Amino acid sequence: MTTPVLDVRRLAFAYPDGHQALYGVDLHVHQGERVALLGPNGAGKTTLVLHLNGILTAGAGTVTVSGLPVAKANLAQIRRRVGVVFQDPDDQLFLGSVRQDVAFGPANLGLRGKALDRRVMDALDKVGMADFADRPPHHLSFGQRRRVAVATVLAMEPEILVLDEPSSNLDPTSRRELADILRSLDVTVLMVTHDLPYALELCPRSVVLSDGVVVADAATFDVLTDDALMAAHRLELPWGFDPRSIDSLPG
Ligand SMILES: Nc1ncnc2c1ncn2[C@@H]1O[C@H](COP(=O)(O)OP(=O)(O)OP(=O)(O)O)[C@@H](O)[C@H]1O
Repeated sequence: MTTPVLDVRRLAFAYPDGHQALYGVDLHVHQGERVALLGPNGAGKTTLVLHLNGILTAGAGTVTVSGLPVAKANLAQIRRRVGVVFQDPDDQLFLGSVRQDVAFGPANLGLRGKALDRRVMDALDKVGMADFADRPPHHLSFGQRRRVAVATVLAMEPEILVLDEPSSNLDPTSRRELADILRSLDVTVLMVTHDLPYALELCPRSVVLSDGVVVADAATFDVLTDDALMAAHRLELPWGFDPRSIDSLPG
């Protein structure tokens, strides 16, 4: 098999106060996969994500991205390869216009002029926000800001797109539109979510983290229909939602 885009091996991590958040986590994601990372509050999902682009450094174990270890010496390259979209878009939007925010990353890589403009407009097109390029981000709705935050990351042409709770605080239409956008992207995706129908709709595979340990790694449908697993790890489907009633699942 090919080298995974993301290869996490025996990753363990304790916060400085001694709280052990991850105990020997293994996670392998191959090119083109869309994988949901599920688990109850406090499971360690964010802690794991913060290791993927080197915001946190592994206590033990390794994280590699397309063969390159996440380590201080490689951080610039790692951050080009791993694009993280945080839950709050305002963590990623801080300039005067949408265009400037999306240009910020690629301009730091040295892109200028027409190549930079093209990169920015391509990324905005992908998220359906090209018409908003000259608007100040703080004049946009939350859902629009989330799309622009995705564009800021896509503009870096990452090898893996990591999304933390992408559907949170979106109205049903924006939630569906973002799902359509994510499905249309030709990029490997790891998505942290509590929105289990969203995971089912978008990700053929799910990994369940609970108390810092991977307790399941299987087809999303199989995870969501495993009542014992779901109950043991405080995962609950919305009332009335039955995965078996969905006609077509992502392949
Ligand atoms: N800075 C910190 N210092 C000490 N412990 C922390 C810190 N941040 C998180 N933790 C603890 O680490 C564990 C994992 O937290 P983490 O935020 O990774 O969980 P999560 O799965 O992302 O949860 P949620 O679904 O609520 O976002 C929790 O027990 C949490 O209390």
